[in-house]
Amino acid sequence: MKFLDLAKVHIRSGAGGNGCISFRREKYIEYGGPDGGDGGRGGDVWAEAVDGLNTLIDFRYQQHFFAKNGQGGMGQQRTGRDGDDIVLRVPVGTEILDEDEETVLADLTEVGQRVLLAKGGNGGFGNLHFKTSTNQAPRHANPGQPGVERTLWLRLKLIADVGLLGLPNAGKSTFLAATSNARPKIADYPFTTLHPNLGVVGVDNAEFVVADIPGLIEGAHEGRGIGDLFLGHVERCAVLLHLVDGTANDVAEDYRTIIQELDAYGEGLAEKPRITALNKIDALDDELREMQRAELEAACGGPVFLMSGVSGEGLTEVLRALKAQIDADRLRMRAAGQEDAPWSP
Ligand SMILES: Nc1nc2c(ncn2[C@@H]2O[C@H](COP(=O)(O)OP(=O)(O)OP(=O)(O)O)[C@@H](O)[C@H]2O)c(=O)[nH]1
Ligand SMILES: [Mg+2]
Repeated sequence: MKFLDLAKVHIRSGAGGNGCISFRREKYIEYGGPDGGDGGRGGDVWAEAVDGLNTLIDFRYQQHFFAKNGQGGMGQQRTGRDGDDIVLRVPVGTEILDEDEETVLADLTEVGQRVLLAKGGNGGFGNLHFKTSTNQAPRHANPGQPGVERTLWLRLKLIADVGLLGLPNAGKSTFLAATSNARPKIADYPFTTLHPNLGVVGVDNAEFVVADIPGLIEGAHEGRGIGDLFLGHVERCAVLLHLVDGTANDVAEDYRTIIQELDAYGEGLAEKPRITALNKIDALDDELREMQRAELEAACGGPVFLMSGVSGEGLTEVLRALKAQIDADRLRMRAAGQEDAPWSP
């Protein structure tokens, strides 16, 4: 599933330091020559693709990146210090767009790839540089070059690792909100979610991307409801998480409704690794939990996780199971000699 993550940044490279006008002054030396040093170079602004990031969320919190100016030159032939460079660390797969949001300036597709966004200004020459046979005491130095200021867009195409499935109101968005940085809309009516949401979930020091899509209903593949519009998005996920509302009257029936839709949709979706969880167990007593679990396990022919997006119970176990599937999928891709990276620019 591809998502666009977009961030606007304002960057400015550092100005070069001014050259210095100065003359040597020492005891017993009359007319010491010019000794004004050059200004330091202003810092550059770079972007670099790094491993382990998969959103541009950090750029929501910080949009301004100004590199330091170079220091001015000094007397005694001392050059000013260069301004430090700034590096924007972005996920692999990030494109850099011009202010018009259309022109692609760079596409960072590999870890470690770097691109210069704004070059720092050169430092100005100190008066030492202007000494000639006819002008032994130049009273002039260059100013530093100004920095470059520009507005750019960062655009990332993401592919989700996990796709959420379930009937409307099964608690998909609640799960996403409870486990990730995403803040989807949640409400007790069906089709609250009208477009896919994306969240980055962390467990055991690993991160993966979960996609919350609108709920599926019976006949979705024929165009009923809205969920089927989005099934295409989960085709490329490594694993699906099917949430079944534990407070429903017939969990087996609810389960089968979704599976039938997957079958009808085709595209290998029904064969995709899938984890099934009985949700909303905070609303069930022990006896009911076991009853619903038994019914659901009978329907899906395998183990079922018990969880609650509201109380948080059982969430870690579900996340670990998802992570195991994602890891297995990555290994499988590697073994098949396919592109391991899920990025497709
Ligand atoms: N008791 C309980 N209620 C829950 C739980 N998870 C979700 N709910 C409630 O169920 C309702 C639907 O939750 P959502 O997260 O919006 O469900 P959804 O699957 O995203 O629904 P759609 O976007 O309409 O497909 C809300 O009123 C939630 O508060 C849970 O674990 N326990
Ligand atoms: Mg929802």
